[in-house]
Amino acid sequence: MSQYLLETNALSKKYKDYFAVQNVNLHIKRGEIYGLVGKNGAGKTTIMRMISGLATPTSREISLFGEMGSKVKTYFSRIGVLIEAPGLYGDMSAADNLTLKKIGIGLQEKDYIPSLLRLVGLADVGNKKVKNFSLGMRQRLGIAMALIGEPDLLILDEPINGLDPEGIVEVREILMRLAAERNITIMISSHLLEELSKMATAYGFIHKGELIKEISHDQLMKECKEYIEIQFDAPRLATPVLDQMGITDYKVVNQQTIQVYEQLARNSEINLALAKANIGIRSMTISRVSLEDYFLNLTGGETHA
Ligand SMILES: Nc1ncnc2c1ncn2[C@@H]1O[C@H](COP(=O)(O)OP(=O)(O)OP(=O)(O)O)[C@@H](O)[C@H]1O
Repeated sequence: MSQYLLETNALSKKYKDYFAVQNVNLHIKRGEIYGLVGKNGAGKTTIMRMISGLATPTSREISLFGEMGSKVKTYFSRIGVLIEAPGLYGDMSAADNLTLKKIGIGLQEKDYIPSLLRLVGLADVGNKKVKNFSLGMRQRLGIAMALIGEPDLLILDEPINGLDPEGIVEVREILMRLAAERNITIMISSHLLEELSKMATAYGFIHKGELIKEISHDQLMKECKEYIEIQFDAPRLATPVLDQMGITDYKVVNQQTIQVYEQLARNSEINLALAKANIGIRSMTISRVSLEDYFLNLTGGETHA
């Protein structure tokens, strides 16, 4: 059996002569919270719609739950989807919206709706009409709607977009609980990498319809680690000094700057060794690659898809 719950091979979607998604190869393991990261228009929604069976790929190979080809369709029922605005009836309560969907898919269990409402923090809303809900409440109800039928894979398109910090924390806690306690695999899109990084276990970076990088959370954190930045008049003279100290993981960034990525605790020693070699230092600071900078670097500095 494949180690991946969801895999795509050369997934593409063409609109007229334009590829909204091109040759995307995603690999999502069971139990992961997979962040699909990209600016507006990058192609995230289109990818999610194709995986959920809501849009037809121009070309594709999607493997779901280890199955490929025509069998994949039978697995769409194991996916819970929240893409764009959840289809909610504003004049009805949260419980009635959920009940309607539950009946629609033929579920019988009692107590199902109250436990879902508890799960998403809406146990106390009573008969309040959904049209009077805050955006955060609607999103949480949207997640509860997507959970009806007990899916193994939850696909959520920008569920934290537009939420206030408290709303973001609430959604994050629900999703982390779902992954940890129910082993639900979650694919979540966002352009807010910093926020995603508080819950995701892996990421796919989408830019102009292409997957430009897939990376685990641990690896991302390693790549965004701290480094020493040293500003000199002549950094080339400094590299033999670093080499002599056994420091090899560094980069000459430009005419004035070297970044050292290892042995940060030896910063004063580095300072001393450079001074002894008569190399003038303008400044020496410890910095960290921000997630935003990491993302910008990947996309070549473009802030838009
Ligand atoms: N039905 C369609 N017909 C033509 N072009 C489309 C259609 N749907 C999406 N696109 C285009 O495909 C590209 C990717 O759109 P998509 O909605 O997937 O991006 P996104 O990353 O989800 O962005 P956003 O966060 O803004 O929704 C965009 O340029 C969009 O204009």
